Amino acid sequence: MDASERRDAALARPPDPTSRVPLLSPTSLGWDPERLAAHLHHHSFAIAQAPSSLASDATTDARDAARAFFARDAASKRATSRGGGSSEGYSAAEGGTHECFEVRASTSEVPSFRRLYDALEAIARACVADLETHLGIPRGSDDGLAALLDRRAAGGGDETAGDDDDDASLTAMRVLHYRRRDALTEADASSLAASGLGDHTDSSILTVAPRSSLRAGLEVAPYAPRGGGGENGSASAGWIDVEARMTDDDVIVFAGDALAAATWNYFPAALHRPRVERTREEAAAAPRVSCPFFLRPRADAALDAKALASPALASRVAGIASGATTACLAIDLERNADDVRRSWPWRSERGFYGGVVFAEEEVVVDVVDGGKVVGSVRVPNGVSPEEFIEQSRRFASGMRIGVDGVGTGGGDADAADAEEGGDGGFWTRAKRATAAGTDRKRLHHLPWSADEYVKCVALNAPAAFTADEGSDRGWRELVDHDVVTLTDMSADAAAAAAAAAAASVFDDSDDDDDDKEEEDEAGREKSGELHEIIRVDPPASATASSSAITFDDDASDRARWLCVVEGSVLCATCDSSAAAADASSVDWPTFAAMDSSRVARARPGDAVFVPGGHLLALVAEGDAVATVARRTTTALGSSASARDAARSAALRAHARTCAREERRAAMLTCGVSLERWEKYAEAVELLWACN
Ligand SMILES: O=C(O)CCC(=O)C(=O)O
Ligand SMILES: [Fe+2]
Repeated sequence: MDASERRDAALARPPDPTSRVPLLSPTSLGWDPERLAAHLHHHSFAIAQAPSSLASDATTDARDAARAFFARDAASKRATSRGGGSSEGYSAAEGGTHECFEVRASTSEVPSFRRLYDALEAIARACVADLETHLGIPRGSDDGLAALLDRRAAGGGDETAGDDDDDASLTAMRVLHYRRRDALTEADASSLAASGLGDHTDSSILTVAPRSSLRAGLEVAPYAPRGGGGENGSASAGWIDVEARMTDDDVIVFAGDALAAATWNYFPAALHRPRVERTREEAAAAPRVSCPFFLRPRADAALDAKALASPALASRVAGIASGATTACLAIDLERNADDVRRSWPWRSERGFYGGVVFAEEEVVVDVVDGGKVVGSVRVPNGVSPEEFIEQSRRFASGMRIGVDGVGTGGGDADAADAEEGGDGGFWTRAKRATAAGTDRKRLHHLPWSADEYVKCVALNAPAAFTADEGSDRGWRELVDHDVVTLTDMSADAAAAAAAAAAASVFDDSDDDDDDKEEEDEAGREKSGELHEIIRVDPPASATASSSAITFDDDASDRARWLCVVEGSVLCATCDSSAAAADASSVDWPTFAAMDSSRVARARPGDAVFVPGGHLLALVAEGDAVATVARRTTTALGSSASARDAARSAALRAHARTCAREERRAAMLTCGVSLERWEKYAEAVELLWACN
């Protein structure tokens, strides 16, 4: 494997965020470059398994020294403060939640602190070297990541410059001592946040930290889905108590904002927070001592992803090729001059030191055609718009289904594809890709971000796709112009729809149709894997008019389809040719009036990909109706807001009005045998599962 194949292989699947990255060799001090990079790229952090005693002995000593130091009287502690704007030495948080001793390269007061500083710096620099390897940056390059650091060799200790010098090192280790309290109060939580220790990202290139004295208390939100809820649906369920997964020899490695800035968010900064005591038992435990080390750039280093000597990165990250620039000086990042940390396209929604609160909003990107805004695309949290569009493009070209794929429109093609062992159509190949050792269950339940999902599809199941680089059709159009319109449902409409949904839909126990297929579907619904296969036709006359759906219908254009997607669910597809006989099966005005609808127009051959990270449908070539809607527990169960869920339920309710038999008939009238249809659905499911 050459370097780029290794890179692709490592990135193909997001690793389990809490799996540990082993040290390759204690002498070279390198982690597995690709594994470390894959963790940081996909999740923003990694647990790195250090050889015993690399940092753990130094950590134990430093903790002992910390206890002794913080037990000193206040005056003696304060005497170590440098003052004059420097954060070196002692400081106490205003709300009394914690105190800190900040160690710099020049600090010599507590020798044990310095020893740990040196050990962690060596680890952090080894990690940077690994990331350079991953990015294909020549060692020693002036335009690499290591060149951003201060020039002092690890452990050298000859750096004496202060913060104000241009080339000063900003690198520091903080020895944090969290005060024990009887119970956590609201005020404690807000004073932690006020001192920068609420949900935040670090300003570092990398932060490296051993486990704290309590072996608990540091929470990390894996990069995707950003801010989503977890199994129990609570807002904080996405946080991982990372120390519980570490051994005493491990270190946690966080990507920081400087690294994100230097790589255009290829390595996103890790959102994390110290967890304060929540229960009396926790409060009764010993105070928590933690020692995070922040490998920061030199104050005068320019963080500019466009200048990084990594063609590999430039080809992967669209923002780098764009005209935009995010270059900033490290010292400006550190001080958040002009709110620079909020200005990055990938950062609008994230919190960081400086009191900016983490918000969950998605970014909406306008889609412009001929100077006119024709739609907007909602980009999931944590994915920069550029990244998203780039991913979509790449996805589009990777997703062209081969000519032997779906929907060539005739029974012959169906039959050929159905034949196992034949040349293999789309789903035959998809099936093979799956059989080749993919772990459906595990992957299926991972919450994918858009870019991860796209990468997965493109990289994991290449056998299922043939690239059609030259094609101008499909995705490029979908993304470039013309296609996606998102509108919002009013709260009232959502509530009404939710009530309607609760009263009628998908309550299979009330359904006295005991058709076997219905039962199967009910079973799938219970296990969260329901397929919705719905067909909705507009009236023959329609230039379907509604404020929400602009459906520029051309009856002669059989290539037009309308897909209505809600959240991550494709709710309906519609052949605008109006040739189908069963338009009456749908209450079109009601449907059209649902201004919650997210409407996408796509053409046969297009893949409809919904912001949120889920492949929903591949619209078949020719006359074949081929659309699969898939409800995902990951999308709805873990990250949907109540409002999204209500909207989705409303559309499912609507779908229910279109009886199964009618749907089946609709398929048939479009020349797709039910068998074929189901194969198609199965194929998409396989793709889902295997990617
Ligand atoms: O106390 C900890 O474990 C983390 C502290 C932290 O996130 C920081 O100082 O940036
Ligand atoms: Fe931090």
